Amino acid sequence: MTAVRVAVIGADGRMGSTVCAAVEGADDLELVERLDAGDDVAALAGSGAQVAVDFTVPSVTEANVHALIDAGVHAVVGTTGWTEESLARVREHLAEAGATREQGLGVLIAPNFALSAVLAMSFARRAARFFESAEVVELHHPDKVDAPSGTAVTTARHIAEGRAEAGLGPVPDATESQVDGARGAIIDGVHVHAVRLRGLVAHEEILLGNPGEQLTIRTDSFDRTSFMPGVLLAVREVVHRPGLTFGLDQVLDLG
Ligand SMILES: NC(=O)c1ccc[n+]([C@@H]2O[C@H](COP(=O)([O-])OP(=O)(O)OC[C@H]3O[C@@H](n4cnc5c(N)ncnc54)[C@H](O)[C@@H]3O)[C@@H](O)[C@H]2O)c1
Ligand SMILES: O=C(O)C1=N[C@H](C(=O)O)CCC1
Repeated sequence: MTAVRVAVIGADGRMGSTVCAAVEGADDLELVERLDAGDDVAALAGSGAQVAVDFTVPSVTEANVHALIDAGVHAVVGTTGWTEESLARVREHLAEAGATREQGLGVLIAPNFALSAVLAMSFARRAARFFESAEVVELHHPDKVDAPSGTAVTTARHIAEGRAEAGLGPVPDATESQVDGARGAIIDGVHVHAVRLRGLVAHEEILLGNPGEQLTIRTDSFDRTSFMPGVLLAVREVVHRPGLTFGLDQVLDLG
C-alpha cells in the first residue's frame, strides 16, 4: 500500500497541529510538508504532496485553494469564511484545470468535520419543515476570529432550505425595537446567536419550536480530536472526487 502524501497549511495553529499529529498517526498517510504564515503554497507543486489540508484564516484560505489547484494538489479545507461567490470561483477554476487533466482535481470544503456536527446539520435540515420557529446558537472559544461560525451559517442555510421547500413563511417574531444585535445575525431568515466563552471549544444548539413543544439538537466538540476522523476521511476521499465537494455530509451520503 502506497501512503497518500499530505501537506498541512496552518500547521502551527490549533487545528493544523492536531491534523499533523493525526496524519502522522495514520498508517496509510504520510506527512510531507508543514506550512504556516510566510510559506509559499505554490512551492507544493514540486514537493510530492498529493493532498493539502488547509486550516488557516478566512482571509487567506481562498487564495490558498487557488494556488493548490494551480499546483495540481488536491485540497481539504476546514477554514471558514466561504461564500456562494468564493465557492463559485473555486468551482470554475477546477473546471478549467480539469479540462487539461486526465483525472480532475478535487477540493473538499467542510465547515465542520465532527461527526456530531455533520449529523446535527443534517437533522436540522430534515426537522426544519415541521416547526414554526427556528433559531441557532453557536458557542465557541474566545480566540475564534469569525462570527457567526461557519457551521452556524451552514446550519441556518439548511434550515432555510427545509422551510422553503415546505412553503413555510418567515419565523414568527413580534420584535419592534431592539438594542443592536439583540436578535442576532439573520442568515436566510434564520436568527443566529454567537457566544464566546473561555473554556469552550465548539458547540451549537439548534432550537426548533411549535406551540407547546421544542426540539433541541445539540452538538459539542470538547476536544479538537473530534474533528480528526472527518478530516482523515476527507483526505482519503478527495483524491477520488474531482470538482468541488461542500460538506462532509456529501461524503457520508447523508444528502
Ligand atoms: N471545519 C472544521 O471542522 C473546523 C474545526 C475547527 C476550526 N475550524 C476553522 O479552521 C480555521 C483555523 O482554526 P484554528 O483554531 O486552527 O486557528 P489558529 O489561529 O489556531 O490557526 C491558524 C493558523 O493559520 C496560520 N496562518 C495564517 N495565515 C496563513 C497563511 N497565509 N498561510 C499559512 N498559514 C497561515 C496561522 O499562523 C496559524 O498557525 C478557522 O477558520 C476555524 O473556524 C474548522
Ligand atoms: O474553533 C473554531 O474556530 C471552529 N470553527 C468552525 C466553525 O466556524 O464552524 C468549526 C467549529 C470550530
